[in-house]
Amino acid sequence: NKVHEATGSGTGVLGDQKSLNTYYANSTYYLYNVTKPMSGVIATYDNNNGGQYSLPGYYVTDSGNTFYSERQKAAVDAHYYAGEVFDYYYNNFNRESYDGNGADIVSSVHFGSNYNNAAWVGNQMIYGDGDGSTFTYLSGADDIVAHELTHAVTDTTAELVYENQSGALNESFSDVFGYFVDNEDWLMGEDVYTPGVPGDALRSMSNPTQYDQPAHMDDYQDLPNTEQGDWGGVHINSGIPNKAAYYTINSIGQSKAEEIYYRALTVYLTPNSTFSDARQALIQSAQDLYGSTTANSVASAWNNIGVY
Ligand SMILES: Cc1cccc(C(=O)O)c1OC(=O)C1CC1
Ligand SMILES: [Zn+2]
Repeated sequence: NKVHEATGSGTGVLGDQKSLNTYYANSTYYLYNVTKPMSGVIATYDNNNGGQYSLPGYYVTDSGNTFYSERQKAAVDAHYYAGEVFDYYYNNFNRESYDGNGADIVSSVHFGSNYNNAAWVGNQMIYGDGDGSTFTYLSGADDIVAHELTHAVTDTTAELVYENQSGALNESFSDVFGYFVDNEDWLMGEDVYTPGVPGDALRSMSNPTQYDQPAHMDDYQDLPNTEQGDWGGVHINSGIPNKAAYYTINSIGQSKAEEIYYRALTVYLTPNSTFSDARQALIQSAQDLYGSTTANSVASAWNNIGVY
């Protein structure tokens, strides 16, 4: 309700200043806000390096509504970018939160110790601090936050099984919506990856091979469906559909591409969809929304990466 809504300010992971939606109660301010009057909240917690706390941890608060400390940086960005991704799905697709039904968006930062990962753990997001050389605080990248929240969208729509081709599609759709939200570049995670090395990234959608991902079906890697095998290479073979997305966005533009990708994810894809099923789902979505010229552009993008 209105009496509690406040606007705080914070310093993000990269030292940037930003305004924050905060909540005033018990004479302090929380990284917490109501997304829509009738529905969910965005709430950000500190998991205290997996110390004595289980998830989500404790609320991030500041009596002055100023979140400037080193420890608060990861929470500032997790909270701010969660709001940015909420707005992206709401404004572009009228989807209220990741489930379309105003689900609470919960994030926990400072998860684990020197944890070089971020993840959607089925009901919330977790962000490690990184070890300081491979990663800095992982919530500092808007494409990572969008990537993680899109896993939640996928889990409440196509439910693409996280292994082999369906798992690589799951990964690719998270990267693609990470691009749509961030769209500064074709790189993933560049803002927080190797803070000591400028210009590199976890993955490149325009040039997957730069980071040892295949960019064509001929180079699909048959890996074991084990943790060691990255569940059949879901973060490796995603380079193939990612390259198709790069061609598609360049040929039809972002505004058509995001509608087509959203329609494919929410209307046509199913848990065991293959790369060829994704090709068909995207062509059909293009045909439904924009007609055969656009559908043909999508078909050529997938021809270029050897998926028919
Ligand atoms: C850093 C990281 C490690 C393990 C899994 C994921 C995962 O969420 O799949 C992960 O996050 C990303 O890939 C984001 C996009 C850069
Ligand atoms: Zn992922």
